[in-house]
Amino acid sequence: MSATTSTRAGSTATPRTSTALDTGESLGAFTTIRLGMKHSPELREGLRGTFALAVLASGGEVVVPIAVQQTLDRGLGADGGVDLGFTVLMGLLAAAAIVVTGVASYLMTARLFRAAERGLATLRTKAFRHVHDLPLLTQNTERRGALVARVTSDVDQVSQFLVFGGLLFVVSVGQIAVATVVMAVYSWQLTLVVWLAFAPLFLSLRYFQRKLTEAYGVVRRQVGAMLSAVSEPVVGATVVRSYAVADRTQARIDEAIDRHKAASFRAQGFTAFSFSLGGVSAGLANAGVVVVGILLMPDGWFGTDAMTLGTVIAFAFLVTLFVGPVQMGTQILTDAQNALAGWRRVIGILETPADLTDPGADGEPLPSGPIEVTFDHVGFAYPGGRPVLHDVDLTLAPGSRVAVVGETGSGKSTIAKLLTRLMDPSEGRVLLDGVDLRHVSQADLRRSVVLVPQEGFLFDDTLAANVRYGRTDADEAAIRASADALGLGDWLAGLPRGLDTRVGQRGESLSAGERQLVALIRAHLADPDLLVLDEATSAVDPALEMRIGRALERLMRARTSVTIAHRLSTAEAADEVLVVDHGRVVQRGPHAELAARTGSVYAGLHASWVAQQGRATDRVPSGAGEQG
Ligand SMILES: Nc1ncnc2c1ncn2[C@@H]1O[C@H](COP(=O)(O)OP(=O)(O)OP(=O)(O)O)[C@@H](O)[C@H]1O
Repeated sequence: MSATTSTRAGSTATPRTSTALDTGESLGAFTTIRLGMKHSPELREGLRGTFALAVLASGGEVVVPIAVQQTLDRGLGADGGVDLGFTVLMGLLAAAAIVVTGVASYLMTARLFRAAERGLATLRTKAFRHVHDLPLLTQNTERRGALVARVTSDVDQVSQFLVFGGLLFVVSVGQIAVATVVMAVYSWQLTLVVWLAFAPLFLSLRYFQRKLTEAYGVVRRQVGAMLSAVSEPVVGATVVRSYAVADRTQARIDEAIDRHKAASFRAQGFTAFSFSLGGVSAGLANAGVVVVGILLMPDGWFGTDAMTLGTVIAFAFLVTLFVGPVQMGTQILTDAQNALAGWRRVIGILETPADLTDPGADGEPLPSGPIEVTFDHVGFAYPGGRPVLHDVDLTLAPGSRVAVVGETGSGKSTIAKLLTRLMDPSEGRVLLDGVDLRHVSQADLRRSVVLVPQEGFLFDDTLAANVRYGRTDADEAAIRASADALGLGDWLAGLPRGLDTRVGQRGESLSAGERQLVALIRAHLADPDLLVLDEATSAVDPALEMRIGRALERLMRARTSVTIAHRLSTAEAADEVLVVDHGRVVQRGPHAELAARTGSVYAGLHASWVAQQGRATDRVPSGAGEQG
């Protein structure tokens, strides 16, 4: 989340309490395909034309064996000697059929490829966007690597299937039907032999499909887990090195890779078995056709006049026309399970509702200027957890500078998240100028309320680009004006490349203090009416500290500001201090007044700070361990 974005929430949503991302695993195959088509309408475009080409391609294939049979029986073996004209005609017909089949197959594949890639690009884009609209808590609970896997590797699986699978499966079924009909016209007995040879495969398909669905569901999950295991130590490389835990980290990665390998082996085992069964069936069918065909010829055991050499040879060709699509179909069904498992997971993202409703254009407008903030009997519990805020009921005057203090885990950040509508309260309401936050459009809220977190996230780009997250249309002059207004113009000018300075990944080319300065310019550029600040705790050198202090001072001018304070100097400078203890606001008032109340929570915090002052900087102790 960027340092100065206020909130993001989805546009359509129903309230929910779960934080888990929909895995989509409960979706049946047809529901998955229906939802997939809904989310990628491009997949349906031109489907009829593609299907017509597929019919043409498979129809053309049947022509060749028929031409061979006709040539053998009525051309080369004609009653009055070789009928050259007929033989040539059949040859030309077969050649034309081969050309038509080739062209139609090429066009069909090209169209399928384009439609699939277009459809999946849309799916990827939608999934990426929706990730941003997901509830904050859901984003936090889902491992980042797994989330990335869903929009990359899972979509790739779908892509491969759609290009080579989807329609080809329908075509294969069509080819099987056509081959069966043509075979039956030649000889119902041999057709029966072929179907009997494939009966075990057909009968076991459902069983294999069930097993494959399960197995590939596990494979896709393990791909996500593996990416998480790899990406986490890359992001946390500094910690891994400084604590020399590379071996332990590697062990975790190895374990994830092993689990993925085991899951893939299991899935591949089923695939290999069904594929070999297909091979055995094909062998049986071919042998059966030749043996039974010969037995059915006029001088065979079950001699019939209808069975000619041409028919047996044509039948052998027709069997390959039957076997080909059956093996293709079996292969596609196998791949389909892998692809469907991936598709389900991507759809799972899209079907996870964003939990914060955005009233959009119907939202109540917020007047501009310093905002009055009201917590109306607010209570909050994280999903599945105990309540962490209880009956917070207070009003903060417009334009006031408020510091929120309290021990670690007391609920300060939760208050900030509710104030910026990163989450909605479980009980009560949060109001800005009397308007319930739930009734304010996201666009309006983003304009009026800005959160500056402790560690403002910087993107690997120039300083100017990072600052523009505050206001996307800001030109350089506006950025410089903001820096000047905060007294940071000379700092900016002192940077070797000024606004074009590249900040590195996560802003690592800047010092912690400099990153804070960037976050402040960003916030100033956004020009909010309510500023919510989570004060940084990291120590910076005294000169920079003073700079930050002065910039903050200017940033807060003429706005309502709520600061989660970790320094006593911040509390001292505030108009009002809110003391949070175990999820309740137990004291409020100016610093001097609160500090004078002996025995109070605030007096305790103050005393421990004073005790520490000799040893450290002016920090409010935010944890029990820090208290004297
Ligand atoms: N995402 C979360 N899921 C579940 N519980 C949470 C979550 N975030 C915070 N909590 C719990 O809510 C309580 C209040 O946390 P909060 O972050 O508001 O405290 P805080 O006063 O800001 O602490 P700190 O000074 O350490 O930042 C804590 O008990 C914490 O464990």
